Amino acid sequence: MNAHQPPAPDFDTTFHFTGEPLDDAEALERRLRAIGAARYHDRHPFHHLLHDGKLTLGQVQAWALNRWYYQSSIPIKDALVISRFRDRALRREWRHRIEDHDGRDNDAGGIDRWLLLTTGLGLDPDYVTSARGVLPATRFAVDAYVSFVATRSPLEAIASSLTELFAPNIHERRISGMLENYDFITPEIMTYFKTRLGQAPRDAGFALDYVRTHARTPESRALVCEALVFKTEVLWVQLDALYHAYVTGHPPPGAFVPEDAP
Ligand SMILES: O=C(O)c1cc(C(=O)O)c2c(n1)C(=O)C(=O)c1cc(C(=O)O)[nH]c1-2
Repeated sequence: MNAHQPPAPDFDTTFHFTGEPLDDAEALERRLRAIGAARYHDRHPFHHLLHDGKLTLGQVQAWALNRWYYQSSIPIKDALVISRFRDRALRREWRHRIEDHDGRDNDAGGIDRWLLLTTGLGLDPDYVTSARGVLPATRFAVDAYVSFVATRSPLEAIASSLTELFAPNIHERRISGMLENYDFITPEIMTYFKTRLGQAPRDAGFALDYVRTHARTPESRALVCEALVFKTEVLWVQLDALYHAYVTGHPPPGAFVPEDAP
């Protein structure tokens, strides 16, 4: 066992979803989809406020600023995923994810598109990329995701990306809801999400096929489910922290304070 690996929980946190044994790939996929339906961050109250136009500009800035830390960590996470595989074909397949975010010759990449969003919202790009104003909980959660893929099995590393199965729906909802409900949102600054609508299904489809094929026992299928649960928690706690800091109104010391804060 890797020295950095936390002890496994002594209960199956996903079993209660269906109670169905994880005997084959079909049962695994059913369980994964049940986990997404119950735990994905589209259900979080902060997202409901965001998409329904209930936040101030400052609260939307806080969301985008914190999400930058997630976005900018994804290529680091994916470089670690690649480093877990001796299989060249897997590495070839996975590496476009890094370029999707970092960019390639003729494409600025997702991180630049995210900065288009934060700049369009009025944030200074130097402040955003310094990550100085990011909430401690954002940092802890995102860093835990990066550490998870480095220290768990390669199968679990791939499985932890499976939240992307559920991302296109929330991206659609976000694009239409935010454009409709905020006068400071323009189609141009939402380009990041439009691009992801094409990228996420391909990535999620590959990861789903991978776990369906390579998790060959009920025990390894359970580990795949646990990895997805872990990842839903990584996403959820970031929104809990945003809610506490910027909706309830208790930003921790050093965190971003919007100009329109009461
Ligand atoms: O806006 C969202 O709700 C959302 C969620 C997720 C996700 O489910 O992890 C990702 C993204 N966006 C995203 O843009 C993205 O590039 C991405 C990469 C990954 C991953 O785990 O490798 N998740 C996500």
